[in-house]
Amino acid sequence: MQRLIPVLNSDHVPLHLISVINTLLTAAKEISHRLHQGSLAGTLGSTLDENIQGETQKKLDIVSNQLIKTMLLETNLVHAVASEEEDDVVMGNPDARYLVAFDPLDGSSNIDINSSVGTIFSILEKPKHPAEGKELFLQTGDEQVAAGYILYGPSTMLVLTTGQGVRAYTLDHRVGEFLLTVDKLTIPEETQEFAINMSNQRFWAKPMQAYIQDLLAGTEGKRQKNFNMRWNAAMVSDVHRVLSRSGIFAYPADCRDENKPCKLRLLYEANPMSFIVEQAGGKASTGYERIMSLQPTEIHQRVSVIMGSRQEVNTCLSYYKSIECERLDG
Ligand SMILES: O=P(O)(O)OC[C@H]1O[C@](O)(COP(=O)(O)O)[C@@H](O)[C@@H]1O
Ligand SMILES: [Mg+2]
Ligand SMILES: [Mg+2]
Repeated sequence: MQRLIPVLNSDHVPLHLISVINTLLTAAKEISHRLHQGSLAGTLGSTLDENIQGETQKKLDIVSNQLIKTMLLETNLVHAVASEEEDDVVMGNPDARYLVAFDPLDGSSNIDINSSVGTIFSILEKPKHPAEGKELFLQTGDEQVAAGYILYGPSTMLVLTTGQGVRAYTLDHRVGEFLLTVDKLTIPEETQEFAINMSNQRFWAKPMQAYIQDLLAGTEGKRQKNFNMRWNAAMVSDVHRVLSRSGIFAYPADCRDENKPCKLRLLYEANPMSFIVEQAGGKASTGYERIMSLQPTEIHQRVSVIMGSRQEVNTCLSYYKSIECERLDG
C-alpha cells in the first residue's frame, strides 16, 4: 500500500503544500491518540468557555485547535490560520504562501458518547491583491488548493483532494502512517438515502419541507421508491457515508433563530466538504447557488448546505426552483 507523500509527489503537488498537509496529519495523529484514550487522557467534557459563536467548547475542541494551530505556525510555511475556535485570524510567517482554515473537531457533541468526530481543513494561497487579517480568507471555495478531513472513527481516515480527484487513506497505527486505501473516490449519482436533522423539520423553508415529504412517502409517493435516513450529527461522518455509498446530506437554513438561520460554517465546513464532494463527482449547493462560488464576507460566516449524489441534489434543487418562498438565509 502506498504512503501519502509519494502519492502527492506523483501528483506533482508543490513541496511546501505537501509539508503543510503533512503537518496537519501529524496533529491529527495526536488528536486520534487522545480520542482513543478517552477518559484515560482526561480530556473529555466541556470547558467553562464559549467560542466566538456562543457555542460551548469541549476540552478536546481547545486541545485540537491548539495542536493544529501551533504545529502549522511552527512550520514557517503558513502565512495565517483561521479556525472555528479562534475569534480572529492568527498570523504566521509574513513571507509564507499558504493560508489554512480549519474546524479542529467537527461533531464535538459526539466526543463524550464515544462516537465519530473529525477534523476538516481548507488550504488557500495568499491572495495576489494586498490583503490583511480576515480579508486574506475572504476567497471563494474555488480558490482552494487542497481540502480534506480526518475522520476519527473505528479507524482513522484521511480523505483528501488537491483538485485531482479524491483519495482516501487509512492510518496504520503500527507504523504511524496514512496508507492509500481508495485511489479514486466517486459518489454514485443516484441514491436512496438522506441525512438531515429531522427534528428541525417544522422550521425549514417550504422547498425542503416538500422535498423531504416526498422522500418519506416512499413507494406510494411521487418518487416511487423508499428512502433510508441516517444522522450521525457530525458532518464529517455523515458526508463520509455519502462519499462511501451515495446519499444526500443537508443542513438547510431554518427559522429557529432569526439571527442564526444557518448552522454550518462556510470556510471551515461547507467549502472544504464541497470541494471534496465536487471532486468526487457530486454536487454542493445552498439551495439557490453553488457553495464554492459564494464570496465570503466574514470568516465565521454560516451557510445553508445541500450536498451529495449529483442527481439527488438536482432533484432537491428543483423544489427550490419551483416553489416560491422567502429565503430564510437572507
Ligand atoms: O446538533 P445537530 O443539529 O444534530 O447538528 C449537527 C451538526 O453540527 C455540527 O456538529 C457542527 O460542528 P461542530 O461540532 O464543529 O460545531 C456538524 O458537524 C453537524 O452536521
Ligand atoms: Mg463542525
Ligand atoms: Mg468544531
